[in-house]
Parts: sequence; structure tokens; C-alpha cells
Amino acid sequence: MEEKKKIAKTVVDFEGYGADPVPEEGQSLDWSDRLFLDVYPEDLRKFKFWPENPKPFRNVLEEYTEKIKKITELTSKAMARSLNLEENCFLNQFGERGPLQARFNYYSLCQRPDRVLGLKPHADGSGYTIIYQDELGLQVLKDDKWLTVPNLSQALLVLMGDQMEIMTNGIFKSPVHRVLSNAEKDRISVAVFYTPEGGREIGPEDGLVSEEKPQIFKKVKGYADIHFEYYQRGMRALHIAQV
Ligand SMILES: O=C(O)CCC(=O)C(=O)O
Ligand SMILES: [Fe+2]
Repeated sequence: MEEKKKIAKTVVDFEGYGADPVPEEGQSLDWSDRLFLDVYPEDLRKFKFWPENPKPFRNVLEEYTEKIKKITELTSKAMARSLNLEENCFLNQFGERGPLQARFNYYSLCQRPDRVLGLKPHADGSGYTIIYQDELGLQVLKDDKWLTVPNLSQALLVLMGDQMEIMTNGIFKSPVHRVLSNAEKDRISVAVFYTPEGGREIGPEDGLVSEEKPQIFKKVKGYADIHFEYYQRGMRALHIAQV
């Protein structure tokens, strides 16, 4: 508890330990405890929010960030190749300093899992998000049904965010997802959001637009901020990028 107080965020901070900035009236709160940290680029790290205990935390997170950074390079290239695009095209849109932000979620036991969600339905405003989970609980909405994401040991989940949906002109979908709460098992997840540099304009790749596949998204800038305003109200933002 002492450690949590030291790194507590205020309601206007994004970084630190605690819930999201206070949601708008009428929005439900989530059954989770969380720590949010900017981890890349390195010069944007604010160590005052990094817990000193457990002792190895800082080194482990620095190492994890390095590895996730490599994974974003490999994944972005693989996704480009899978669409017959030049392999660096998404990396160029993200930019050299495309930020990585880590969210550590702890979902403690909940006596009324029938009444409370661990995390309310939302889509991510990132390019994409890389998730580690230690237990089942994450669900993705597909054809109006909630599907539970399997928990494969040693596997990371790559979840598309709204900005990848924009860059692929709607080919890769950013799914609405939520987390259930649980009365028997607690759950930990680490979500790393990979987002294009804030000042950059992103948009559908030219190679994905043609007469048969008209452009469905415009170029946008600062999408993550716009997304957050809508998220606070329990809404999606993707329509603002539609042609
Ligand atoms: O806990 C999870 O598995 C997902 C977390 C998530 O969706 C988020 O932090 O945006
Ligand atoms: Fe999410």
C-alpha cells in the first residue's frame, strides 16, 4: 500500500497508479487496479511513477520494453507483407519514436462477477496492443457474440487498435473487447499500447485503396487523444476518421 501511495496518480494524470481520469457522469467504473507507464521512447520515462518495490521491477520492465519494441518491428513488417505492401510501410507511419505505453492490470476477486466487469467494453485507440495475460477473462466481440480469448502459455496476444484499422483501410479490424471479473481466480495482464507518433498524420496505405476498394478512412492526426475523449464517455471514436 505504501508503494502504491508513492506512485499514485491524480485524476488528471495519465501515468501512475490508479484508475483512469474520472469518467463522465453515468459511466461505470472497472473492477481493476492498474498502473500506467510511458516506457518508450526512453527519454519520456517518468521514473517518479515507477515503483521501487519489488526491486527487480525497473530492470524487468526495461528489458520487457526492449523485447516488445523488437516484436513491434517484426509484427509491423509481417503485417505489411501479409497485405503485399512494402514491409516498412506501417513502421514509417508509426515513426521512429512511436510510443509504447504499458498498462498493468490487476483484477482482484470479485464477489459479484454477474454485476461488475473487470474492464468495460471498448476498442483501443492504439495502432495495436500487445497483451500478456495469466488467466482467462478477456473477451472479444465478434458477430454480436462475446468470444473468450484463449490463454496459451508463453503466448502474447496482438490486438488491433483503431489506428491499424485506419492504416489498413478497414482490412484489419479493431475489435471491441472487455474483461470479465471473477469470484474464484484473480488475474493479471500487461497491455503495451503501440501508437503512431502524436504529431504525425496517419491514413490508409495507398496500396490498399483502389477502384474496387475505395478509401473508407481519411488521414487523421492526434487520433489517440480524440479516442480518449470518446472512451471516457463509453463510446467509440472510429467514425470521426470515416470518409
Ligand atoms: O486485461 C486485458 O487482458 C485487456 C486490457 C485492455 O483491454 C486494456 O488495457 O486496454
Ligand atoms: Fe483494451
